[in-house]
Amino acid sequence: MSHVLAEAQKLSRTFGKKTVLHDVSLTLHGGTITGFVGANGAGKTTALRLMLGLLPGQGTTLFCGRPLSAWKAPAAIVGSVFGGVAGHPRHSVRAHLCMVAAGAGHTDRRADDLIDLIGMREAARTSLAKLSLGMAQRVGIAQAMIANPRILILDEPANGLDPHSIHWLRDFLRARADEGCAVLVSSHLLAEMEQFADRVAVLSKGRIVSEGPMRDLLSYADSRSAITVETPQMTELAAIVQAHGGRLQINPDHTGRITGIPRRKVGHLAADNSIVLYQLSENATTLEDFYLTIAEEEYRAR
Ligand SMILES: Nc1ncnc2c1ncn2[C@@H]1O[C@H](COP(=O)(O)OP(=O)(O)OP(=O)(O)O)[C@@H](O)[C@H]1O
Repeated sequence: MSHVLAEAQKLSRTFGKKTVLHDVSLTLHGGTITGFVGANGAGKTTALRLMLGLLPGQGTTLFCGRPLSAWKAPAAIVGSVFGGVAGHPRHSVRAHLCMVAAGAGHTDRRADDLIDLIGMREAARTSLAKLSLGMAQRVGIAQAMIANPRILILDEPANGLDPHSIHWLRDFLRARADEGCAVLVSSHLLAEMEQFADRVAVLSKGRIVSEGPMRDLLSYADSRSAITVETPQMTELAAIVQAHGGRLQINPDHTGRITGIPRRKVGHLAADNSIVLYQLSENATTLEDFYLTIAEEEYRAR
């Protein structure tokens, strides 16, 4: 795996008497998009704000080996996006980015480069007030990119975006990761993260309940997926499935639910034993399913 660019350790935060984050640790690697997923209120924004020092709390975060405050030019280390863009509503995209560039010691040239980077040359004169959500999101991203940071942190960047904007965002973040950046993207839209992220950390009620490569989580989810069958020979099929290490339960609608055997093997077993199948389907396993399983197990453990 590529090198560690950011490391958050034991982040905790209490609001009043309620602890909303419990010892959250996260590692971000160069060249990798990490999805930070959890339901609304799980604590994602609080964790990201703590990491960036935007909110006080317990725990430490090192960016490229040091606390962010120890870097002379923190904007070259990490760029963050929380929501769209905050600026004067009557300012054009270009005027806004020129101001941001000037504030960071750059010329207008940097603003123009960023406008090209976010593909908004044609909308450069549009005022911030007239931007669509997707466009505002892009300007926010351009702002975070001002000093070409090595780490990008985005809180729910896909929230409310149309499919075209989501596609753009995915390609944009992938290109940054391919350049060696570490990218952290939070989302409650788990199915979406499946398409974005290489790694994923699942946050539930302020605790990391799972962390690892996306493909591991998906294959774990796969191993728990169930197959639905419909056959007039359910008892016979149940015995065959059991003899091959699987399990068949009858659903209330008289279909069967098979676990522990891959779908294709069920098809072959049925054919070999002359069992007529009216239906043989696999429930699509998504990160959503995985998350629900984890959340359910968490709930039962309480
Ligand atoms: N300033 C605050 N004062 C009191 N409680 C807060 C404050 N900020 C957040 N919380 C609480 O902390 C918990 C976590 O909130 P947070 O916004 O971090 O969750 P989230 O996972 O980002 O969810 P969402 O996607 O809805 O923003 C919630 O129960 C929220 O109500």
